[in-house]
Amino acid sequence: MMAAGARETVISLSGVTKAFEGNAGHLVALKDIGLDLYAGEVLALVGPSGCGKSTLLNIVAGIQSADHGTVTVFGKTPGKDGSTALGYVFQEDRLLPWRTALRNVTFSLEAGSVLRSERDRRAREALALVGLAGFEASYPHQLSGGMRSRVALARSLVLDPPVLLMDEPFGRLDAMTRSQMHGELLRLKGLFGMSILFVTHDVDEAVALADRVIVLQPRPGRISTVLDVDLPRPRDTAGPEGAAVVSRLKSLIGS
Ligand SMILES: Nc1ncnc2c1ncn2[C@@H]1O[C@H](COP(=O)(O)OP(=O)(O)OP(=O)(O)O)[C@@H](O)[C@H]1O
Repeated sequence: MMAAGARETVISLSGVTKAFEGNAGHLVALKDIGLDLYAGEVLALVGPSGCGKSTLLNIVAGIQSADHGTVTVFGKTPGKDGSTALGYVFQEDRLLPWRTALRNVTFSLEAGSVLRSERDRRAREALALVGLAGFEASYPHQLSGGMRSRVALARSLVLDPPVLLMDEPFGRLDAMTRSQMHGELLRLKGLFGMSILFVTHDVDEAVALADRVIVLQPRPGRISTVLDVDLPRPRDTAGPEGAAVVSRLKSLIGS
């Protein structure tokens, strides 16, 4: 039983190390990573290109395995029996071009035993939640970048995952649409209450969204700093308090 006031740990990593053998030889992508994601928390992973952010997310998702260390999601090993707890939103939206928005979202439910009528109902509901009611029959090429991003989000949310992993999900959007999606994501988090672990290059995005920011340094990828972002929401990263955190974070990353 948890002590009063203790936060439930959703994801836990301890001593995670991962190396690759590439053309450039032996490369330690991650070294001795330890971190916890708590229930309801938004945690950002930032750091220069190649510091192991995507590798870390893939290890949490069970897509890749660590060479050493332990990873648990709700106490289970990801990829074996813990993966159903995770939604994964990739950098590129990975929508199927031959499927409508509705069928892209129902796709997430097709592997399970959910009846088709129920799949359709849940997918319509998820699309409405991300502001795409009326676009169910549209194909990806008929949608803007922001709308495609919303479909990708709906495709994860339809599974009602307690944890969302996001790898630079808004990286390809223009600044205004990205900022809209930040508001949207926080609104959806308010509704679903999921915990979020996301990767970003964008320091403003990390400060706008995260409760804590983990700064990684490259070669070997390791945690250099953990920064609490204790600002009220909605956050204005251009205002004096927000800008101060952004500039502190930039100096920690060395950018
Ligand atoms: N399958 C692989 N084989 C060999 N090397 C790899 C492989 N995957 C990743 N790496 C290397 O591991 C390091 C970390 O890669 P990773 O993609 O996790 O970094 P990242 O921080 O997400 O980078 P970016 O911000 O550019 O997306 C990089 O040096 C990369 O070249």
